[in-house]
Amino acid sequence: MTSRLKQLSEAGQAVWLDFVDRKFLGQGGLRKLIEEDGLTGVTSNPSIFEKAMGHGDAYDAGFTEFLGKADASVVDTYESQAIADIKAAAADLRPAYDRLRGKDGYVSLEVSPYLANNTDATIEEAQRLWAAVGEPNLMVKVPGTKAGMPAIRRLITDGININVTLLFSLEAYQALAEAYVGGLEARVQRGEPVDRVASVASFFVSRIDAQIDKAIDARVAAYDPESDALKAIRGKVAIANAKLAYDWYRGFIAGNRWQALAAKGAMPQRLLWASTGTKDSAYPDTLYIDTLIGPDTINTMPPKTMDAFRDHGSVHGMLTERLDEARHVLDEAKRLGLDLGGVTTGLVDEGVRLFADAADALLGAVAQKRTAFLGDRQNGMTATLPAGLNEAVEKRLEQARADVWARQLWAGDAKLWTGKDESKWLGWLAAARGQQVDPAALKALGEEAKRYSHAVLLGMGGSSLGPEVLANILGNAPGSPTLHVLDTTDPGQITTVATAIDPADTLFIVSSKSGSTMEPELLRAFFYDLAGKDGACFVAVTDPGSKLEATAKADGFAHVFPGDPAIGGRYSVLSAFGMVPAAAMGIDVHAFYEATAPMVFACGPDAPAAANPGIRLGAIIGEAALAGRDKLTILTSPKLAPFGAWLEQLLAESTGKEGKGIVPVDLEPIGAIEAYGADRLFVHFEMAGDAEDGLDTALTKLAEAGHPVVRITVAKPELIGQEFFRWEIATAVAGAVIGIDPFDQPDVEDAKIATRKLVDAYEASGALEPETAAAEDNDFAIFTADDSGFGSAQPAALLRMHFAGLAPGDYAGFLGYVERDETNAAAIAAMRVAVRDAKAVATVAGFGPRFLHSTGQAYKGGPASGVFLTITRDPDPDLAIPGRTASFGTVQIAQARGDMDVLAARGRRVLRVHLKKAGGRIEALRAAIVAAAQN
Ligand SMILES: O=P(O)(O)OC[C@H]1O[C@](O)(CO)[C@@H](O)[C@@H]1O
Ligand SMILES: O=C[C@H](O)[C@H](O)COP(=O)(O)O
Repeated sequence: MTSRLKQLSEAGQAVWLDFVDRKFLGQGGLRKLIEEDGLTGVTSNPSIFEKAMGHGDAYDAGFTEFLGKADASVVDTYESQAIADIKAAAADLRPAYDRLRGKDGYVSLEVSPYLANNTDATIEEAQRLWAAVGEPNLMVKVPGTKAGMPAIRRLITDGININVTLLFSLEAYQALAEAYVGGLEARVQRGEPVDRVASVASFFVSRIDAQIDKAIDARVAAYDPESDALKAIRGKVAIANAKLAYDWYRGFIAGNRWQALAAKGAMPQRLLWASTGTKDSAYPDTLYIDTLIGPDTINTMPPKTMDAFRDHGSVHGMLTERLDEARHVLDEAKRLGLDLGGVTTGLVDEGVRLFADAADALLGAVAQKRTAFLGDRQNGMTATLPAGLNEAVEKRLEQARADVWARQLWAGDAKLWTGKDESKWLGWLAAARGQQVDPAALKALGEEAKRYSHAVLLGMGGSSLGPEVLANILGNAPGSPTLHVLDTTDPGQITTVATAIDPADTLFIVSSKSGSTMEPELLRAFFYDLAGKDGACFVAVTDPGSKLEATAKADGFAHVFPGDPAIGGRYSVLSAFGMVPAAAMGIDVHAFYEATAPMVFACGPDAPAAANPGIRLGAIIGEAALAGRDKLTILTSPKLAPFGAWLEQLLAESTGKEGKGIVPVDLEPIGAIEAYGADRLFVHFEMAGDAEDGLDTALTKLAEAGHPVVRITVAKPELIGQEFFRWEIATAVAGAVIGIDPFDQPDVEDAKIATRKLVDAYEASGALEPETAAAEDNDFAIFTADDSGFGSAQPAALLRMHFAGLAPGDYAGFLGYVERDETNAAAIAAMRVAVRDAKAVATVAGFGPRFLHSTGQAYKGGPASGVFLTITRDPDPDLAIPGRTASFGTVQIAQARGDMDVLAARGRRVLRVHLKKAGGRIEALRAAIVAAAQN
């Protein structure tokens, strides 16, 4: 007996299969249907591929082969497998296609649903898929949205076969017919053949009934007076709609316009009934086959529906019959107020969304497989969050997925943030793939630098903190110079470096994006003098056209490496600002980018939010901040300790503004559980192989006590680049969560202006403006913001009062304008611990002026919860700056005073302790603070 399905073909209707699956294809399932049932086509869509690939392991071998490539994105990986399936189906269908001379025998592959509302991107994607599959019996599937129509016309003009999907209304179908005919006519005009361009119009059926029936059922349940009339058209509207579309088709192809094209061999754009599996089990399972039979049409069936039809379908009820009844059904629907127009419009948007949801689920599944495949080539991350925060994070991730944050971010869509100029600041995305640097120039620098024993980098903030991480975590290669980083005006620290090097055996790297930052300019002057004004041992890294570029040229610097003005300083480490010093240290920059690539791809535009490590982290830190857990406490295993200083700047300067943001807490020794308030989020970085330091146990206890804990693991130093990138993405995303522009630094300039004013006055008068201590003893002079009020108080009493003001949620800041050496660092750490343990508040510390170009933004512009202690001292010995009246020591004091003025002007609580030359030692201050905190 002939298959019932073959009877459909005999009635002029092609039978296609709405299904693709690797195992099915591999086992010859499609070939069997072609042979036994006369099947002549296959359709796929994102949901079909999600079902095939998103579960189980049938595609693992294919994925694995592809994931072996270092730079495979999630979409590349999925697509490679989809294309393989489509090619296999195309091969199975090829004999039919040849036999029917292109009239049938097609397989469809859908463009990304994410592009459904973007004409140009759809055209580009369809052209790309057409070329990638490279089979004449491919149909690229394009959604029949408003934006899709011009794309379809253009693609038909290009001679690409198109299956137009998501058609629900007669109006959309008519617009499509216009696009198809228009495309063919354009070909005729260009003298190109039209006889091998095929197109089908996928008119969806069951989804319409599902919507209309829902409305009917609701009204019937509410005892609508028209219940009987409503029930009478239940399950009939979609078929009626399809029949009238077919009727219109017949009229259209009989018309002159089409006949002119037909005379040139053009193939009609057949109607394809899609969505023909019944969604309501009350209906016969072959309903949308039995009722929609007619010449020149196609029915694409899910396997279950096809099996059902083969078993008990009936070949009668042609499309051309009972048209009056169809018209009556639609008239009735209208009379009864069933909004078919609204339903069909809504179904287009919903269709796009459902396919995008399916694509997200699929890409998420592939991303997970990819992460598992990469093992420790991709840094790990886990999070233990309290229930409330966890819920908020998952909700945010779902919003980020549905609102396509990953793609918005990569496309530089400012709407993700505040809609200002954020799109101009995303050059760091390309830089992470090595696209900002000139690899040959860096290689040459690496060779050149081998002639030096030392390299000294002079820069601030984003220009120094990344290189410092690279120097401390990766270090210099054998035979390449040791890198020293100077980001200060502290005379002691400058002297320490100046004496550690031999100026004749040192490469100086002057690094400043703006090229006009004061500190690197002063340091350049100092070391240029020290190096005997020999520009040949200097290189500059700066944005094109800067003042530094001009100086470098005038002074005969060996090289000037350009930065990208579309990258802000704190996002610049994977651009020339990090890679020039890296190359100078003998680091293989190419290998470094390769080691970073897995994270760049994992955080890519195609990795859905929940499976995107950068977006997930951004959602966690952003939501934590919104929930009051805005003190992001960085804890590291020993080898990763240097990373914190870079991360501090990124987080603080990016998010700390408009009274909001994240306050990073770095280098605060771990404490007892009682020392931590409900304002903490802990992030632990662990380098594999670092000695067990008890942190893990302590963090587990903190998590058990209800604190959020994020753990990041890094298998080897070379993978630190992945953390740079993960945190850049996370910070940008946290900015979106918090609702600020993560790329500006509105509060930094004020302190610079205040400092400049003080230094200029000094240069004019030979002295800094006098100031009056609020309290004084042998060790300290204490200055309050307005020199007022506490004339009679003792330093100890003032310190006590200062710390007594700390309330839960506040943080204590220690801002040391002293040399950043071990003694001072240890003393300040001890002060922090004393205050933290006594007051249960977070503590931060910064060395001035280094922190001014880093965390300073958040201290001034972020949450108003900081209580600051500025520490200064008279430099001994001081250091002259060539060509200036002011010394480094004077500039440093001016910076401290300028910053304090600005903090005070912003309403921040701030006190300054000046260590007196006679007895003031950091140790004495430590003791005083420990005592003050206890009271
Ligand atoms: O590289 P530049 O322009 O010298 O700036 C250094 C640092 O100073 C800041 O502008 C803050 O003052 C940072 O954003 C930046 O990283
Ligand atoms: O081309 C086929 C369509 O994508 C498919 O038939 C849609 O069917 P559904 O409505 O059952 O998802």
